[in-house]
Amino acid sequence: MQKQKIIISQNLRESLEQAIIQQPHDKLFVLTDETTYKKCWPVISGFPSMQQSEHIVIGATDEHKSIETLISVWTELSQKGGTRHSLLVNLGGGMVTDLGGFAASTFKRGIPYINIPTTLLAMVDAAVGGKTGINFNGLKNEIGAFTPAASVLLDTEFLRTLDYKNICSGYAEMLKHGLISTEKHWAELVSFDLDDIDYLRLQEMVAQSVAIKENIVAQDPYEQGIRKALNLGHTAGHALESLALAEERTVLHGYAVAWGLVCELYLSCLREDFPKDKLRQTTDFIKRYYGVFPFDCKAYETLYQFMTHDKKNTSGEVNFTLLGGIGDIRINRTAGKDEIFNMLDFYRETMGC
Ligand SMILES: NC(=O)c1ccc[n+]([C@@H]2O[C@H](COP(=O)([O-])OP(=O)(O)OC[C@H]3O[C@@H](n4cnc5c(N)ncnc54)[C@H](O)[C@@H]3O)[C@@H](O)[C@H]2O)c1
Ligand SMILES: O=C(O)C(=O)C[C@@H](O)[C@H](O)[C@H](O)COP(=O)(O)O
Ligand SMILES: [Zn+2]
Repeated sequence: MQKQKIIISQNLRESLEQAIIQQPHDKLFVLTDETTYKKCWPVISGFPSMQQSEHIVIGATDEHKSIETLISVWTELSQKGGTRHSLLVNLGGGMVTDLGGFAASTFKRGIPYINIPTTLLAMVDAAVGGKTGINFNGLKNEIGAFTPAASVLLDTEFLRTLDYKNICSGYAEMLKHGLISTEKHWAELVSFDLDDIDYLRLQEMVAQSVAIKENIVAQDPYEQGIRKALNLGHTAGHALESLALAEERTVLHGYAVAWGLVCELYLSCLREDFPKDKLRQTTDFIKRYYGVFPFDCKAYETLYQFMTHDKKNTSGEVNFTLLGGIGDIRINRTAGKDEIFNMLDFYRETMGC
């Protein structure tokens, strides 16, 4: 996979102009959702390179990360004169960078794209690493491709307009990065006060967090091995997110990941001797800031069925990434239905639902 340039920008105008010059193109498209069109497009609309750009605006939030939206983006690219030499700039959160990245990677068999992530989650995770795609058939990211952005430009100034819930959502992926890296980074993350955010410190932690992801992606861009570490919390988390989507209960991706971490750290204790005190500390943090996603035991079978679609699975076994300790990554751990049901019991008892 071609290496992605990740630029932590001090001057977005300069960084973007530079990134665009490096991608010769005949036509420039900018993809936003309805919210980032209002809140983020004004930040870059005055830049010289943006003056001749064509706009594509899609609906906001994850229910729009769909085949219907993808078709609408392909249609606009085609009708507005897009060619194989066009360039797409994705300006938005993970929904825009995932769908826009996939639209770019498929339009006329692939055009280059640049990501400008505007949510915390997209800055530390979604915009980086080349996983693109859409939700399909009620399943998260069921259709997609590994196609890296030509450049990813990070500017934490965009966080000024982001609401608290979306800050917490992105922070959950940072917590995941802490769990798979070092005890020092994890300890810092679980002692951070999300009720009174120190934005300077958060900015420093964003750089640390994205570096953790970058390092893993560089070793294994196509998720044949160690990249599965980045999926910690997601076997259970995606199942909870799919259940929420099916029941029209709005759940942000990072919240589902946080609850998924509670489940999978429990399995880690049981199977890999992950320390109980660290399970408790992480769970306390998650309970405090993410609350609970309630479900009863009647939902277990549905959640299990969602897990059988996890992209890490082979031969019909549900695949988890577990931990033997902070930073001690154990990939390709499978669990049977009984263990998964016990894990869901643990979640409900611990979270109080
Ligand atoms: N490709 C990957 O590696 C990867 C990694 C993690 C998550 N994801 C995917 O990312 C998606 C979630 O991304 P997300 O959490 O960024 O959600 P999102 O893109 O839906 O954005 C959340 C909300 O914030 C709004 N918003 C965005 N930037 C804003 C800003 N600066 N100010 C005000 N509002 C703003 C959006 O319009 C939206 O309403 C999920 O689909 C998830 O599956 C992908
Ligand atoms: O980059 C990765 O690899 C990840 O797994 C990061 C996850 O946070 C992200 O949610 C990703 O989209 C999940 O991928 P999937 O392959 O499980 O759909
Ligand atoms: Zn994720």
